[in-house]
Amino acid sequence: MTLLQLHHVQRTYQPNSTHPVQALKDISFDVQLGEYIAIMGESGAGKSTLLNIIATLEKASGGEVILNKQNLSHFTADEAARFRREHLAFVFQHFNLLDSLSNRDNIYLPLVLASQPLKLMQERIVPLIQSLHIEKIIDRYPNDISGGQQQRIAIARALITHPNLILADEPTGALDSNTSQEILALFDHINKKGQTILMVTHSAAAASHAKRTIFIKDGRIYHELYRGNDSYSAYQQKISNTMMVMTNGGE
Ligand SMILES: Nc1ncnc2c1ncn2[C@@H]1O[C@H](COP(=O)(O)OP(=O)(O)OP(=O)(O)O)[C@@H](O)[C@H]1O
Repeated sequence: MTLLQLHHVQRTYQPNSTHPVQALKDISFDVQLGEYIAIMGESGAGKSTLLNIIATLEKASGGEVILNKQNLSHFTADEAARFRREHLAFVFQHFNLLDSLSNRDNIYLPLVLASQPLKLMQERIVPLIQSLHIEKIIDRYPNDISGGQQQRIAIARALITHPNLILADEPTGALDSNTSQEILALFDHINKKGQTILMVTHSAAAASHAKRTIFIKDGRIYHELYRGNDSYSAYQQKISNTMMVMTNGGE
């Protein structure tokens, strides 16, 4: 089943100025339910712009984005905020946890903001505590735990809403390589259980965990790679090679 469709998406910043910036020129792709996709590209290629449009934080200047059968271009700001709360979840490079709340309350927060009952939060957190191995830190505070542990809490906060789609922006960017591997293994695990994930990353090692990598260059799709039956390391090498050719101006 198709979860997300992008048809000829364009985004131009400062369209009426003498120097409009065409951040996205023509992007089309579909995301099936249960897919795990990495978006890669050089700095300035348009990755954040693309993520922000899918996240309903920005509107496309042209084309269509259809998520869960709803056309995001037609939303008012209030409708977009509601849609975000109900359908999307975010995992960021710098975790974005609230230091004044316990880890447990950070995880509850999206359901608190959606006015859900405490009973539902208590029910939903139980399997997350177990599968994310956060038993020992659940009643501590973000400042008292490591970066990898903070990212586990942030992943639990994303999962507790049962989102249609997790949007991850460089989720291992602030972590050392061992901790990154642990977090990537967690993403593998939640994807195997059916969670759809779209992740922007500069890291070929991170992208090698996704089933498909979409490469963006100058606001257009440059190439796509599927992992298929490749090992993580063989696929990582293919991703690095594609990045190298793309960066060196290959067509
Ligand atoms: N608000 C804005 N106003 C004007 N130009 C912008 C704005 N946001 C982004 N751009 C421009 O749009 C282009 C794409 O930027 P974007 O941030 O999407 O790239 P990126 O691939 O995410 O880069 P990075 O990897 O460095 O985060 C760049 O040329 C950038 O300078």
